[in-house]
Amino acid sequence: MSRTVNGSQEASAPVLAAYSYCEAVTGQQAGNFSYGIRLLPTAKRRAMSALYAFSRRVDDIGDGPLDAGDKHRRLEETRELLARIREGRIAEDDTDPVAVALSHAARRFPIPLGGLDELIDGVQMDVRGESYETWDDLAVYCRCVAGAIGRLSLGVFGTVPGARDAARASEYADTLGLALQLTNILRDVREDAANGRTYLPSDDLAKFGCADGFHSARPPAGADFTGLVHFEVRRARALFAEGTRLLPMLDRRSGACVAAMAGIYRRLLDRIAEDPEAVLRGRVSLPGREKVYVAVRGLSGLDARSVHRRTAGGRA
Ligand SMILES: CC(C)=CCC/C(C)=C/CC/C(C)=C/COP(=O)(O)OP(=O)(O)O
Repeated sequence: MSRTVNGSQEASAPVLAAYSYCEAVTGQQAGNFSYGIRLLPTAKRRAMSALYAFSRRVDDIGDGPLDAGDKHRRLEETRELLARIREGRIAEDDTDPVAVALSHAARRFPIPLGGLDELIDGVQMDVRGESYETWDDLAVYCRCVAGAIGRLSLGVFGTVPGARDAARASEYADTLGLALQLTNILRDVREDAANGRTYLPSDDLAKFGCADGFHSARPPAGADFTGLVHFEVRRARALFAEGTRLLPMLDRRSGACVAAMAGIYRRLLDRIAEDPEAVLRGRVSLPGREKVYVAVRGLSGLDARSVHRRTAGGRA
């Protein structure tokens, strides 16, 4: 008889193999977040990789080639798998390595797995092609697809004993997710438009003469595209400043992980602010060496508090 995954024991060979699979997925696909995840000690790194691999699967269903009906079916199947994980009904020798790894991680760390239901809700909003009139509307979507990932990750990180303001840690993790997602939306404006998607609030688009969307490498005629981008960059920076209040509550390596994720995305935001039209020409990204620099800096010199001060105080 096969045993179900038990997080309190030393990981068995099938569980270790499942984690290796998730770490490979993270290394290959998490172009930005893998730099932070690599800074964690083994157990947390494995748990974050399991979370990443599960989230990647959900995201890939939403972005993939299936028609909307099939996407909804696959997402509901994934929701059922999540329920089995939550109920401890995954065998160690299950053929799905992501389920095995996430089951183990969820037994070892207090991960609020309902956040993955929220992620599925968010991807279903995508599949339905929802658009957002106001920032408050868009924030609901961002909370599902990114705030929830912040709250799930916090379950892995934990907070240090006696951390000031720890009751708000989950709120800050959620806000940091929003900051990352809004940055992501700005970066991907052109690619999303090519796929018929606009995430930015229609109220904001109208205010800056961009209501017709972004269909070429140049801003729409008569639009204040730079004004729009700067407006959203200011919003994202305020979210980073609020969300990075989480950093002083984390242990050194968890703090370094979050500082790397936030630092890399903050720099992306700076690039976008310097040249708003770049997002219409292609995908703005940082060179690998710059991401390594941001990650190592978080781990070595700067303590979490000073990273927060720098983030809150202006450009890194
Ligand atoms: C507290 C804490 C840890 C917060 C972090 C929350 C977090 C990691 C949110 C992810 C949201 C996001 C922008 C995903 C983009 O993935 P993508 O695959 O499009 O990213 P990429 O293209 O930039 O690699």
